[in-house]
Amino acid sequence: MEPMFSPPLHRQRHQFVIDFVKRNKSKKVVDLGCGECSLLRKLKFHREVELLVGVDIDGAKVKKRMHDLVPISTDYLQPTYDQLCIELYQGSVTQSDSRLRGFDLVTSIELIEHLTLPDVEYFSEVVFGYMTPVAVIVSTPNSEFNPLLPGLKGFRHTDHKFEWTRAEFQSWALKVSLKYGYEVEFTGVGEAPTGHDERVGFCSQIGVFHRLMGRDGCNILFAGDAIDVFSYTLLYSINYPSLHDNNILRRVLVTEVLYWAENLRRRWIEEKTGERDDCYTQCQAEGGDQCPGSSEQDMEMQEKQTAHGAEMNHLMEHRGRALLEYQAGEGDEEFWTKGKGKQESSTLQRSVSVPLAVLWTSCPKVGALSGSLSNLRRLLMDGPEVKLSQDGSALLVNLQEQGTYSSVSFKCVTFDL
Ligand SMILES: C[S@@+](CC[C@H](N)C(=O)[O-])C[C@H]1O[C@@H](n2cnc3c(N)ncnc32)[C@H](O)[C@@H]1O
Ligand SMILES: [Mg+2]
Repeated sequence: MEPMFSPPLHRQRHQFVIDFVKRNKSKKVVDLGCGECSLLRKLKFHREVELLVGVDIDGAKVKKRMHDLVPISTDYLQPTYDQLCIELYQGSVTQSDSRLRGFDLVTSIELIEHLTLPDVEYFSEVVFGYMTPVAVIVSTPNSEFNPLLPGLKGFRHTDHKFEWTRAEFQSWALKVSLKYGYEVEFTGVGEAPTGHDERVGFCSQIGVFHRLMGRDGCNILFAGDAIDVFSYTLLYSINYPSLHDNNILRRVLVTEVLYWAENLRRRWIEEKTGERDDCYTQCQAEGGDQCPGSSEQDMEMQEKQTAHGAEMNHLMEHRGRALLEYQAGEGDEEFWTKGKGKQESSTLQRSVSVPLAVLWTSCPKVGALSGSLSNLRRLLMDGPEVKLSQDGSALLVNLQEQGTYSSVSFKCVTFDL
């Protein structure tokens, strides 16, 4: 038999919620009667959502698929500034729990018909009277559509306690709205197939409730109500990696900086062995046009200096000085730093000194992640992964293969990252 709805009805119901979340930019969403978390799995991909909570009376059902909600490897490898926390609870919608207050959206998809009528009253009190979200979406079967469902006798599911006509659903919804300060619009998903009586309405009827006080009413409602009630059992909680977390920001920044550092080290070695790499400029001349401050890259850098303010100017001047000092020095070693390790007495620990200002202006990702040069310095100083010069203005990139290139002579190198 051909499926009656395409896409299937459960998908249409979930899509209805997703469209609402996108339109209203709901940040905190709780799905009541979340079952095996299929709606939550879809909602987690919507960047507007920051807190996603699922509640179901059947803990085993929730646990069955809850691990599908864990972050995937790209969430760790390429974290963004988006934030997402997911929490799953075992509990009944007839009981209140203070962790579920202050939400933008509460969804109850095909849940209420599984409650007895007295429990529907508790549900109304908990959701509209206690949780007081900005919006509520309730879906439930429309019994007027049932004659169109082939072979159906009685209710659509053996666990259903009732199935309402549109008038019954609307009567409950209007009563609740009036009592708790909401307005409601009625719609649905699953239209009658062509050739059938369309007057029966949608297969799943939906009420969309909006709190009359809007978003700002929330805090007023909470004032003076300080008693915390924890009646649900937390089954699962996960914080997705986000660049708002300083540790994660540092990790990504350091990875990026190390990547560039390795590039530089490689290029330096290529340069020394005579393999020209056009990605950076080697200046052979002593003074003259080719020296720092006059190449195209340096002119571009100077333009950037203006844009990045006084601190940048200071560091760029510093960089200029470092390069000029090198020019005036006796050889390549001037541009390298002496190590403090075991080898100090016999050899030089050779490093390339890369001014952080160069990294910051030339690597867009490093610039974007750190925000400012002083932030970049602070973040890099916070951990042992990278080595900075004594004054913290430059990254020291170790040239492991010491002494190999001593016969190559050049005066200064400007890195173009
Ligand atoms: C028909 S399923 C709907 C699942 C899901 N909302 C969906 O759209 O696919 C109804 C769910 O409500 C849950 N449920 C029934 N009574 C409940 C109660 N008092 N509190 C919380 N969840 C309840 C059931 O365990 C079941 O997972
Ligand atoms: Mg049902």
